[in-house]
Amino acid sequence: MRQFILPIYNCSLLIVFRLAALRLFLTWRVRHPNRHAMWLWAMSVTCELWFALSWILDQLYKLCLVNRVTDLSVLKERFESPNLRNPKGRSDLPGIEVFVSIADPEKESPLVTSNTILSILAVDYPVEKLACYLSDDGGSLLTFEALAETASFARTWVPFCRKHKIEPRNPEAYFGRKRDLLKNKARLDFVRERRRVKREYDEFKVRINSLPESIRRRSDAYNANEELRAKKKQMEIGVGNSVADSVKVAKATWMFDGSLWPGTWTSGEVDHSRGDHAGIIQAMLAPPNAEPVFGSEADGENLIDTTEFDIRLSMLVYVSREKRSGYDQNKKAGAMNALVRTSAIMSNGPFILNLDCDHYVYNSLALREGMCFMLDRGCIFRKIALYRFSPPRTTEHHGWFGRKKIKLLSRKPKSLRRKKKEEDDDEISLRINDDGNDDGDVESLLLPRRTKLSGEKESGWIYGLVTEDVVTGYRMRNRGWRSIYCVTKRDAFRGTTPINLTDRLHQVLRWATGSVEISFSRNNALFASHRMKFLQRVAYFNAGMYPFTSFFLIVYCVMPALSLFSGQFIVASLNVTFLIYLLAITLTLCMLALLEIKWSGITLHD
Ligand SMILES: O=c1ccn([C@@H]2O[C@H](COP(=O)(O)OP(=O)(O)O[C@H]3O[C@H](CO)[C@@H](O)[C@H](O)[C@H]3O)[C@@H](O)[C@H]2O)c(=O)[nH]1
Ligand SMILES: [Mn+2]
Repeated sequence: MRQFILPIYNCSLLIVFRLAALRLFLTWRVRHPNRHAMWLWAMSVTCELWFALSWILDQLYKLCLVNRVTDLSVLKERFESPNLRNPKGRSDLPGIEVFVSIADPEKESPLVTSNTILSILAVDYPVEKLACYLSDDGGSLLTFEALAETASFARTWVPFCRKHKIEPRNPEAYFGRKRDLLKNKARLDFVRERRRVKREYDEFKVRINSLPESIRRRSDAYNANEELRAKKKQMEIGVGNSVADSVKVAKATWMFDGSLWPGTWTSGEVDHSRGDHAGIIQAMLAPPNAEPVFGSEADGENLIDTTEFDIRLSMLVYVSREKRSGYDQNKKAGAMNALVRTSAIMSNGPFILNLDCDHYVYNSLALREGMCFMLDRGCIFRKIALYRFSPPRTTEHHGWFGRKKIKLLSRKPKSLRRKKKEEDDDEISLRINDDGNDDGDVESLLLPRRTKLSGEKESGWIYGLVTEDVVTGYRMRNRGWRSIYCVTKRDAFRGTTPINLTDRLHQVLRWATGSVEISFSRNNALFASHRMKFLQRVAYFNAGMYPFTSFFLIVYCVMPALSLFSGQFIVASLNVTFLIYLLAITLTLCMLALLEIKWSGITLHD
């Protein structure tokens, strides 16, 4: 893993220049009050000082950027090539569990979720080391049956991806691409097999889209049947009594095999409503064999020839946690913690990757890239992360900038002391955050399994705050876990975000609420532990403070109107120095924005 500083000197230079200009501007503003309208002057200067502060908080961490590059061949060599200890060259990579959450199949379409699941199952990682869990907070039969359909389509889709190495492995995104599909394709059978798989995918789509209707029809038929039976029974008991019309049968939701669905029913009966139903766990795909299983030639059942390709699929599990009215469900955090406990029994992998149902894997090598950081320095060491909460360390950093180092040898329990060397590694937690085609909504967390077994309070996702992901990440870092921002050449993940105004405003409001909650709680970065680095604190402080800027913005925007009515202005007279400073800070801001756009690699086309 090589590290180098990004060539963004231009950017830094400009930041420093703007900092100087800003200083001049503000000193001038403070020194030259408008004596005719002190109130206006004081208001505007306060706002300007706040804007300056928030801008500085926004820039500070950009002065110290690190870019990291991974080398997947080294990972392969170290963990997947035959050696004395591992003559067969079986993969020694650690297990990863992928958690996907869905809450409402009406808002979050089952087709999108299916595509997400397919992109996960087709990821380039040892099949037996990957397990995928879908948490359904809606407890809906629609999601359940869509997942069953997905598992069956995966038998065609995943071998196709493996054989032809296609990207991205989300069928909707793949078939929707307009680029040359034959680029880099060497196999002769590609076009034929692609056509077949495409047709199969279209049929799959139709099946998924018709599920709501077929579930409704099926349930209606079963319910009518039940009603008839109940009527008959009543007739037999009370002969001659014509109360048959009053027989009431609950409008149940029925599964494919004619049994009652334990989750929520459309009628919302007691024990079958959204916040009140039994827990459901169903393995849709069983855990695979340890050895590769090769497929067969193409025939009526088999769409593509897989004689030389592994056709195993990773484990896929549907989970809908039990819910009872009167208990706080804790939204996504609760769902994730239920998955942590479920997966601990079913696959117990040491790493977790969390995606929302509308995020998907865009780069099939993303998990391997992540592992490069997790397993760096030849050290697979996560058992400690499993049973203890704080990361193992040999040194503690103190002081505002974390420069003071203090050796910590005597603090460890005896049994661990022998492993001191391995414990040097504290790079266990990783956050992959990759903005695909949206503006930063895709946030995925690859984190070491934290355990309920350890008996510690507050393990798992943190409850009680709206933006549980931010708090959970903060708490981990606060305990000293280090994180790495992993940017892959090809976006690791992509996703969708609401684009209609109301949904988007709701989302932004929710995030802002979460930030305010954080800044008024003990999670405020001002109270961070000494294990948090200085710039990290600044970044978290900034994340908590940004919603307050809106207040100052409103005040500042109302000011021209105030000037108009009162005939006063924020400065006594339009002085040349003032205008020059103003011009300088405005121009540098625009130039910085341009530089950042260029640096982020977004083109006008995007
Ligand atoms: O009771 C619930 C509510 C939501 N979710 C799931 O949580 C995820 C995120 O919820 P959503 O309402 O879509 O929020 P977004 O603003 O789109 O999500 C961003 O912001 C959230 C925090 O506010 C984070 O949890 C997400 O990871 C992050 O992508 C979705 O997959 C939901 O299905 C549940 O599982 N149970
Ligand atoms: Mn979402």
